[in-house]
Amino acid sequence: MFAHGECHQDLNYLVRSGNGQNGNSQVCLDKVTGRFLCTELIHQNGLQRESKARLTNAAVHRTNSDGILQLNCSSKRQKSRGLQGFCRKKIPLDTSLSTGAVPSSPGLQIPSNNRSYRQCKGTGSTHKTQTFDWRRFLRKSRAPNEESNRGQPLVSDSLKDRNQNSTWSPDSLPAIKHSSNCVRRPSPSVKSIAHTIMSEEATSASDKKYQLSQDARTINQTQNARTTLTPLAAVSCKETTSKIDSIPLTKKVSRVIQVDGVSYKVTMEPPARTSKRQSPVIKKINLNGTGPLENGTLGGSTCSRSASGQVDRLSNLSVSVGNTPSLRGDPTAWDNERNEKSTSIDLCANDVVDPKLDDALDHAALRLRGLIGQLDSDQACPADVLRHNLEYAISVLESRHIKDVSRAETNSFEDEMSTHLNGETPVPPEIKRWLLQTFSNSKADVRSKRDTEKRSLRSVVHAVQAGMFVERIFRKNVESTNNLPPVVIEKLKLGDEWTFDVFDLEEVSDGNSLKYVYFHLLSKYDLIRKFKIPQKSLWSYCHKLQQGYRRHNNRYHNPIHAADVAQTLNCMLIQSGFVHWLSDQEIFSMITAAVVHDLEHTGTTNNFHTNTRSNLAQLYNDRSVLENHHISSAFRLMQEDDCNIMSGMNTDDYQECRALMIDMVLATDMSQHFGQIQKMKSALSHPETLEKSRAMCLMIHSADINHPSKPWHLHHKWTERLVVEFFEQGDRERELNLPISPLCDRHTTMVAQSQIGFIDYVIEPTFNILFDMYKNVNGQVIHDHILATRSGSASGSRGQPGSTAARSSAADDVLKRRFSDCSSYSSAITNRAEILRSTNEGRKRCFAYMEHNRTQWQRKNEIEREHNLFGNDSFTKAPQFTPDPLPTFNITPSNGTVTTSQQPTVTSQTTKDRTIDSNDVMEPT
Ligand SMILES: Nc1ncnc2c1ncn2[C@@H]1O[C@@H]2COP(=O)(O)O[C@H]2[C@H]1O
Ligand SMILES: [Zn+2]
Repeated sequence: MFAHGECHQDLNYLVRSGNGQNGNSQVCLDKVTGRFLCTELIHQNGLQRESKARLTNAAVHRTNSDGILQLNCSSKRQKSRGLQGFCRKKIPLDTSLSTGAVPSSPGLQIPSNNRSYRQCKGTGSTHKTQTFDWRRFLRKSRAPNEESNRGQPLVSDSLKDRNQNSTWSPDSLPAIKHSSNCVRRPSPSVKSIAHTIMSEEATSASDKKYQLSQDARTINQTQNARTTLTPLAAVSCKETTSKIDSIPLTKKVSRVIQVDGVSYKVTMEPPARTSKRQSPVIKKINLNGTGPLENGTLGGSTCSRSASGQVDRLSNLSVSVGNTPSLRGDPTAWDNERNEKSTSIDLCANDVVDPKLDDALDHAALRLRGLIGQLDSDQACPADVLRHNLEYAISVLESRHIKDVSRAETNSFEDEMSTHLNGETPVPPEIKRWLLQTFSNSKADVRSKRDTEKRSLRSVVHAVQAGMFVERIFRKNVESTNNLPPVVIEKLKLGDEWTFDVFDLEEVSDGNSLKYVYFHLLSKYDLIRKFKIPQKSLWSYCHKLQQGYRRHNNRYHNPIHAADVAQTLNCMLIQSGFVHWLSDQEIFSMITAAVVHDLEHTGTTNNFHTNTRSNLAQLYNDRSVLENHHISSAFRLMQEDDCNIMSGMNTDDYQECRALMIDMVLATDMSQHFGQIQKMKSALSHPETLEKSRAMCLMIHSADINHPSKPWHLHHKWTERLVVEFFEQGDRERELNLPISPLCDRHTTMVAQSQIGFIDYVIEPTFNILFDMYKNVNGQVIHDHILATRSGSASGSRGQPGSTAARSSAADDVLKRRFSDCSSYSSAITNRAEILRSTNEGRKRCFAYMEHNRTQWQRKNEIEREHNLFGNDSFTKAPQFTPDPLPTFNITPSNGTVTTSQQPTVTSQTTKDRTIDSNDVMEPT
């Protein structure tokens, strides 16, 4: 509706207009409320009645340079707010016409019988739009000699004096005195100007959820202030204030504005900082400009709500101390702003911020505040809205938690470690230095993360569902295994055992333990057939791998270690039940990574490479130098003649396997150890976020440091080999005048003590988290698997449909069917009860050996101290040391409990020795 103006003689009616349709509506200014009203005669049911509507969306604006006034009732919210604000100043209509029409002239008085006014009315009658010519009116109403005073400062002396050095608050602003020759000149006080600005500011501020400080603004009248009145003042005032409004108030700002033709300098200063908890004093501004300013306290929002829920901006306007930037330092004001924001949030809206984004926390907080707001105001909140918002908040908090933990984990864990090492039983300085230097790394994690690898464990369950793993594992490859020497085949029959002796295999196989273990595992999992691995290439590759491992004649990092890691990894796969859900590509990658993980090891540490600035350190920029070299060598080797064991793979499989292998080998860098453990810990608190590759990396890392959890004779042998290698490095460091690395000085190293530290701080935490992961993953995977297979299998089950027993046996049937064609592994774990039992047993066994080894080292430590033995002497010159007998394990079939006892004989129990009741079904956790 566009109401064009016609001045009415009666000042109650500012404009009379037609609405363009029936011409019987009027726009008037209500005397009492000071609001524009639209009155309209309506014909309804044969009766005629007057309808009054408040023109909340009316706005005054000028359309041309002649100052023609029009009343625009179109619904431009911005304008309507401005208008509404000014209308509500309630300046008596019989003395003032300006209230609604010219906001910036609050004191402009136009007597209803004013002759100039009468002369001006209807001047626009020839125009299409009837107008009231304000310019003409104002010119005519000006005193004859006033024109000559234009540009002269008419501010009173006292005001001038005050303005020169001081800033004022609006409540203390005196009225501007006008020169006596200003006949009928309204006397716009600085106070009223301040109110005008502030009301406008406050109105727009509330739109922007932005509170302006009363203290933040003071108004100075400038020296050259002009008192000339022009109707353009409104425009200039509005423009200026809106500019001010958009300026973030971080520092003092000044603007010159024109109000009623008077230039004012508006100075806005951020409030002086108060102590955080102190509630700043605020002023309530009475917008009719007549009442005194009241003190109030910050806490009420800028806009109060009326009973109808409509924002009643002006009835209780508070201008608070603070502004957007300073809100940060003022919790109360900040709360206010948030409260205000939360009232405007649509709790039903589905367009929420992605929980993973940084803004999500704020968004969730606002929604929760919105909910509280609804509760406070006794508004009914539908259950689904409540649920929707609470669930959103949960997801935001969860993803924030994961993010925070993963951000802080490495450093915090290293700090924690450091504190731990300084704790009650202080670790000897050299051991501490070694642990921190070798097993932690403050450098950035160089592992790149591809999205494609971030497959959650759940996706594996889905893959199981899709039948991807059926007929894969334990397929007998008669042709392949026939190629192995019988003595080797015999030894490899114990290849699933934790107590497997790889040194034995090395001996019986003429130094080919690595080759045979690798071949055996590939054929066992039917991967040679599956990935079309050319047999010739495989043998050739294995041969070259062994050569590569022997290049530096290392006592520890040689092919036997690689064979040991691969065989241990196989135990882990079986024992944990992970074979059930890893894909062919993943199993191939794990076994191959284990086999190549220390290829061409130089017998020295990464620190040694960095300190000697070796070629490898240059090549790999000091980052996981050896590990990069191992994996790089492994792939380079495949490019040699007849060595490409991956030539039969399709591109996707090749790329997936390569990526996994790179990740796993790089994860064997011990400087990643603490970070890796901590990441797994946090991942386990949200199993659905656990990446499969992370689980695989932890397994291979654990396998790499497995020997302290193996029987003493194996662990002792490995340790002896390792310290020999360490001491050789120490000798080289001595020659090169380099600081001797921890544990590498044959003259000072306390071997037994170092091993106790290694078990306490590295091995035990690692295996704890490893078994936690097994349990966690198994529980999850098996549970999901049962759910996935329930519908399909339960119907064919003989049990009560839907009963727990029926569902469980149905799920077990599915697992068994998967292995029905496996030949050699009759003892393979084929039901979830066995998996859980096997994991439980594995844990007990591992920790029993660990504990046993610790005790042996403690005993040795005493001997070393007594005889002052250091370095290799611990092995060579120690008086006869008779180790305690190994623990043996009694397995109770009913609940899978493993008890340990010290027996004089060493017993190696195999899974085949166990009596497992396959009907002993445990409910998944
Ligand atoms: N018993 C042990 N004592 C000290 N360090 C060990 C022990 N066992 C393994 N390590 C270290 O752990 C590392 C794991 O990766 P590497 O096999 O490359 O090299 C290994 C050794 O440096
Ligand atoms: Zn290794």
